[in-house]
This record gives sequence, C-alpha cells and structure tokens, in this order.
Amino acid sequence: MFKKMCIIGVGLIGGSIARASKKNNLCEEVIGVGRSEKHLQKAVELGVIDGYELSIPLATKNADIIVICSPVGAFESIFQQLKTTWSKECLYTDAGSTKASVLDALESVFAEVPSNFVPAHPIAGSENNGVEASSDRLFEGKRSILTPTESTDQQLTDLCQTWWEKMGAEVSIMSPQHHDEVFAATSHLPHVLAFSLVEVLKNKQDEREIFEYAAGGFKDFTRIASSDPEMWADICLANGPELLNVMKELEQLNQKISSLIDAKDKQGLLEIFKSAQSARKYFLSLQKK
Ligand SMILES: NC(=O)c1ccc[n+]([C@@H]2O[C@H](COP(=O)([O-])OP(=O)(O)OC[C@H]3O[C@@H](n4cnc5c(N)ncnc54)[C@H](O)[C@@H]3O)[C@@H](O)[C@H]2O)c1
Ligand SMILES: O=C(O)C(=O)C[C@]1(C(=O)O)C=C[C@@H](O)C=C1
Repeated sequence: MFKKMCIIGVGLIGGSIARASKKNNLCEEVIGVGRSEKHLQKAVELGVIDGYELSIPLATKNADIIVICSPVGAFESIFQQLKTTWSKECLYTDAGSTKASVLDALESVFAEVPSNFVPAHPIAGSENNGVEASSDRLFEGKRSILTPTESTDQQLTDLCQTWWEKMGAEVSIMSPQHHDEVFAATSHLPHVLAFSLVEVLKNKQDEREIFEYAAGGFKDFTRIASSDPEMWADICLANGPELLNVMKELEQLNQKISSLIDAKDKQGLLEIFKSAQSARKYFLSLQKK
C-alpha cells in the first residue's frame, strides 16, 4: 500500500501502527521521529521501526504516509514543522484522541485544513504507554473513527479506511464535533473520574493504609488512572467545552444521589442504580458482538 511510512511519536499507538502495518505488509519501510533518541533506539531494537531521524523534515522526506502519534498538545508545533515540506503526494493522518482541536491546529498553521490530511482516532489502547507496550494486534476487532471534513480528499479517506481495515479495525466515519461529544462522555470523563478518585483517597488519610484495604472494585474503577498524565492533560484541554458539559451533568446527578442518601430514600437510589445497571448490560451486549 505504502512505500515509506513516517511515524511522528513512536509510543504505544505509533508503535502499534508501525507493527500492524509491517505485519500485514502494508508498507515497505517505517521511519520514526520523536523527542527522545533513547526511545527511538529502543523502537529500532524491538524491530518496531526500521530507522529514525531526529528532525521532522528529514524523517518525512519521500514518505507517502505520515502518521502523527504524539500527545495532542504537540500537534500545532508538529504541523509548523511539517509545513515547509508539505507534499501533495502524501497521505497525512493522525491518531489523536480529540478531533476538533486537530482541525483547529491545522487551520491555524495552514489557514485551512489541507485536503490530504485525514483525521483518525483508533478506539484501542491501554493505560500503558511507550513503544514497549505496543502490539501488532492492538487494533484487531476495534473501531477506528475517521472524521473527514468537506474539503478532505475522498480517495485519501478511502485509502485511510482500507489501511485501518487491513490492520484489523472496523472503521466508522463521523463529524469531528460528534466524535468529541461522544468521547468526552465515554473516554475523557472516565479518565478524569479515575484520576480524581485516586487523588481524593490519597489525600484523605494515610495513603498506604487506605490503599492496603482497597480491593477489586477500586482496582477495576481506577485502572485508567495509571495512564500517562501528559497525554490526559492535553486531551482534557483539547476537548474542554465538551468535557465540561458532561462533567456538569455528572455533578448534577451526584448532587441528586447525595440528597437521596441524606434523605435515606432507598427507592430513589434504586431507580438510579437499576437504570444504570440495565444500561451497562446493554453496553456489554454490544461488546460481545
Ligand atoms: N493510549 C491510548 O489508549 C490511546 C488510544 C487512542 C489514541 N491515543 C492517542 O494517540 C497519541 C499517542 O498516545 P500513546 O498512548 O501512544 O502515547 P505514548 O506516550 O505511548 O507515545 C507518545 C509518543 O510521542 C512522543 N512525543 C511526545 N511529544 C512529542 C513531540 N512534540 N514531537 C514528536 N513526538 C513527541 C513521545 O516521545 C512518545 O514516544 C495521543 O495523541 C493519544 O491521545 C491514545
Ligand atoms: O483502554 C484504555 O486504557 C484506554 O484508555 C483506551 C481509550 C479509552 O478511553 O477507551 C483511551 C483513549 C483513546 O483515545 C481511546 C481509547
């Protein structure tokens, strides 16, 4: 499919894209570029990439696909570095967890969204970061969302879709705004809650004592609080308005639950918990498909 793939940010997602593309013979060569030479060397040692450069213009030279896989807060500066050598012959895409912010960054650098940039977001990952955690099967059976705009080249969108499908993903297409609304609720809010819960308990009493008694429920709920703080601070700021909307809804529900507990209103609590339990059953039924 591609001759030279350039991955900007060879971590969990960039490394998994490189591995999955190589495993499925989707490109002849993968070159990485990023902030840390030590991490890029590790990626070469692991066979994830074939080589690396420390400068974006060098790494991207003659590439026919360039995939940005850094934290979303770095995208605007990466676009600035890509601008001087931007090639019409190349498919540019990304894996960022927010989408409107990526388009805003493109507009601020290029004055418009270039037609050969196809915004993408794989809905697969983990709380572990770095190339060591990458896998050639990460995207198998998972979704990948593309959020092309009116100006996005249709052929390149199709090419990007085929590439994700060949890596094992099921592709959905939606608007960037709808994407950000959905993932504020299903991904960004849960991460904020997990970080908040651990933080509130940590500040409550002697840290070691309280965590010694915490068991399965706490562990399940807080797995994602092991995620990379920089990546999540970037996501929260990049999707601020949508995230704040859903945080307000949650605050209102929490207020209601507090009042029900205060009033010893078991019926009121049951209504909310039963409704949530049945919604989770429905969610699990979708996962098994
Ligand atoms: N972790 C997940 O579950 C997940 C899932 C889907 C999408 N994403 C998105 O994918 C992207 C990468 O996430 P990840 O989990 O692979 O993180 P990661 O920390 O494993 O990898 C990020 C890589 O980007 C590099 N980097 C950081 N700043 C850079 C810069 N200014 N220029 C070039 N490289 C830079 C880092 O050195 C690192 O190698 C993020 O935008 C994230 O929102 C993450
Ligand atoms: O499974 C996890 O640990 C994840 O955090 C993956 C997860 C998610 O919230 O589901 C995280 C961020 C992404 O943008 C997409 C997927």
